[in-house]
Amino acid sequence: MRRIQVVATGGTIASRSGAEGRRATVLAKELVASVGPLPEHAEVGTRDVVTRGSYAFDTGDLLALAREVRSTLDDGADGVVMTHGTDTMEETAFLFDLLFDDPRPIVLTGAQRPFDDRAADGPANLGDALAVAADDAARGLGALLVFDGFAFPARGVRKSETMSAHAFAAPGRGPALRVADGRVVPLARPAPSPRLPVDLNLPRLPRVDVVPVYPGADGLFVRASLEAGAAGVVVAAAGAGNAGPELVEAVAEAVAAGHPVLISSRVHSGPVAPLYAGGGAELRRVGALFADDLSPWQARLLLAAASAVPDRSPRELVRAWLAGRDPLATPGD
Ligand SMILES: NC(=O)C[C@H](N)C(=O)O
Repeated sequence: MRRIQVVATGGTIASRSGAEGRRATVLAKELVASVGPLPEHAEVGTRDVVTRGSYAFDTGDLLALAREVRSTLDDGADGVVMTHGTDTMEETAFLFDLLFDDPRPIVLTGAQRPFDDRAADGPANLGDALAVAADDAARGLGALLVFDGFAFPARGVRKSETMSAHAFAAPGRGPALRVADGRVVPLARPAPSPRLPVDLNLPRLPRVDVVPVYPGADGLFVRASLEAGAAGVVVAAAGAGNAGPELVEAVAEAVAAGHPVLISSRVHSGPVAPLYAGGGAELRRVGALFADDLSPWQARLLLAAASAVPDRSPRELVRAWLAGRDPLATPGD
């Protein structure tokens, strides 16, 4: 028998429609009851943490969710299923992946259609998430996001549809598991990502902002972000990792002042690379790091988590993490 704990946090899966719009009110027990027959070998417990839309979470909320996962695992659960809004689920999943080094499955799921919709997708997603959390094939895969019949590893997963029930994709990587009729089928076994030792009791992660690139984007947002106290900045760069000269100049100033800058892309799929003179090549020359195929949102959490590790250079931690090395094996500075 596997002990699986469902931790409910709100989102559309827990929402009912009303005159003011959708509002999350449904609690964990009712969500689990909606699934119908549960996996035979699973004993399912429930816990309610918050009933919020995930767009309203800050990094302090994400750390509070991480503490729930920690205490659930410490209590001896064999797996955790967190119900969560889809808007920022890719961020929470990725942060859990950075924080936890435990083979037991940590699975996030949700819905695109509310609990009271006649075609609600939440019950099937939650049923699939329970099947995954109770299955040996999910052990050692890090945090997983289960949606519409697939389990995606946290790294690289993105919300790819605003309203369709097929809401997530992992461009260039793909899912690790498929769930068909309650059966879990392994598809791929990605290498685990390195962990970062962040104190889960911090009130929030250090501020890191995402700055977009578009024709005419200048250095205003990079400078404003650092003035607001950001530890570093992620640039949602154009194409394969480019920005115009004024933004590059602001990045150079930021790096010279000791603030790490991570280059990601505003494009949905593919890695970034320092290819173009004056663009990405110049960003690299002035000391920005390139975030492989991490979305700007996941890159932001990588840099924020690295900035929360005491007595270490966040830049070096991020560099080691991106190279697949144990970040703690790098010397501090
Ligand atoms: N489908 C959803 O769950 C979206 C919702 N706005 C949320 O993130 O909470």
